[in-house]
Amino acid sequence: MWAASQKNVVGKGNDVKREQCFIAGNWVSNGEWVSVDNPATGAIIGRIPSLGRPETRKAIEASAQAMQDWAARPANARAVILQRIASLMEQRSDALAALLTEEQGKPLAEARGEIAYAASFFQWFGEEAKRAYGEVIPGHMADKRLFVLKQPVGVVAAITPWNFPAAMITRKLAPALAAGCGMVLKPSELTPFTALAIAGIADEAGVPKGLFNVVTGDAAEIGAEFLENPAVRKISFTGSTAVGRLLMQGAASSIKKLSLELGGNAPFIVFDDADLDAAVEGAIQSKYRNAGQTCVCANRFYIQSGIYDAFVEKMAAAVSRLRVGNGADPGTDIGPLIDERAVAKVKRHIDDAAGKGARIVLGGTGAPQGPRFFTPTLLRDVKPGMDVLREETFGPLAPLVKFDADADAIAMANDSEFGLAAYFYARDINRIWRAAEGIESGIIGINTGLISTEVAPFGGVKQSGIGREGSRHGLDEYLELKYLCLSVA
Ligand SMILES: NC(=O)c1ccc[n+]([C@@H]2O[C@H](COP(=O)([O-])OP(=O)(O)OC[C@H]3O[C@@H](n4cnc5c(N)ncnc54)[C@H](O)[C@@H]3O)[C@@H](O)[C@H]2O)c1
Ligand SMILES: O=C[C@H](O)CS(=O)(=O)O
Repeated sequence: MWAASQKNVVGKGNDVKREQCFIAGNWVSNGEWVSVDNPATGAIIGRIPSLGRPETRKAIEASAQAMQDWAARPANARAVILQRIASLMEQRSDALAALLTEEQGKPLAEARGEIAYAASFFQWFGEEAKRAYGEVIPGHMADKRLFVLKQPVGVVAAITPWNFPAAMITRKLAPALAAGCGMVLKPSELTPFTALAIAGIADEAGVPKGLFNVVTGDAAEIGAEFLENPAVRKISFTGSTAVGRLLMQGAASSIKKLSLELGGNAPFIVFDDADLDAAVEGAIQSKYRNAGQTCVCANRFYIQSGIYDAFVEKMAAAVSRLRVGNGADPGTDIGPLIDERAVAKVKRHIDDAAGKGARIVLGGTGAPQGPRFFTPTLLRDVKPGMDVLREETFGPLAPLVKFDADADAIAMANDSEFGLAAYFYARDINRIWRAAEGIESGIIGINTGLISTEVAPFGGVKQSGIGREGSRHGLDEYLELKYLCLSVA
């Protein structure tokens, strides 16, 4: 069925790239391959095995077996290994970042930032593992003693997206291991090498063989095994709402637990008492990070009428300074989009808005660096009814809407089936509280465009997902509560 080999590191300079899957502690392939390309150049940079249900089943069995020992270890013993993973990631940050940029396209500086962010989850949950406290509850009867234990949920099947090839994995793997769980991961077929590199580091750090597995291949086939295999107790998914909905439907047949980190459509509101320069800085940071390909990117901007023209002018000046290029080149701010389909969606949103009366202030076209590059674009006079306000663009496009009354902005912000992140800039404390309490979102950046950290709960409401990742809440996603009612004579 496959060939197991201990050494499969390929490529010069990237001493972390592996082209085989990690199953039951072995590096394996089956002779069927899927190519992976560099989004900046289109060049093939490697290949990964195209595995299916039999190999996925083998991985699940191995994880269930290894979990028996892992869950029985004291939390501080698990913590030592998690901290070691973090250290190894930090030591290999340059190689990991180069690999991440090669397969995903983001600027190297952002890739280094993602590796540090990804490693931070192992540091954080290594500590949280030791604080998974249970409870002793005063008995409801004289002869009863009541206790609550926290125990690992079981083998977790994880499925992750391409836009953060490291952090979206470790935001699941770290708490799962901290809780005592095993995991089988299917990374995105577009950015598999970072996942395989993390598997190699986890193995080197001492994660028991078979506990953590990485399978690549047909997503629907691997996903079907995840959903139908009774040994899988939880599905942890990060990706589009459409796929999340499919997995939720599939999980229903055996009531598998779910964590869903799904799509976003973040509003970015600038009230007329805001610090305009700070608001523009935050807008650039939130909108154009990863070329606009993050789930928490500002997707639509609502600017109060009294400052609208001034904001447009300042924003245009800032956007004009963004440099498009290969993420591996120093000085690049905006790398390529992941594929041509992503470019087509950005163009569709621009054409739809312009066709309905919006004006292109800056950009609006592809970039000369290649078919997947797009110029950072700014639209003004955007109105409700344009696709760019309803759909997640996932590209370097900022549409600016004018509003008059505060309540209008909050109503427009909430007019979406999504509710992951939102942002607003204001200085009046009453206005801040009204907006913070009124906006339907799991995360709100107030006078900042950057909100992500391992210490805070990350997740959305409405169709942006279920559950939270990071923070002390992130560990609970991988723990079950067991209530003990002890009768004493
Ligand atoms: N909320 C968050 O934390 C968060 C973080 C990152 C990305 N996202 C969202 O992810 C999306 C972009 O990522 P993407 O394009 O990789 O999303 P996607 O849903 O297309 O793919 C995500 C993962 O699901 C897999 N997949 C696809 N179809 C499947 C199926 N039928 N069964 C099992 N697995 C399947 C893919 O192979 C990939 O590994 C955006 O909507 C973005 O907002 C959300
Ligand atoms: O794309 C979604 C990620 O969760 C963004 S972040 O790295 O957490 O900000």
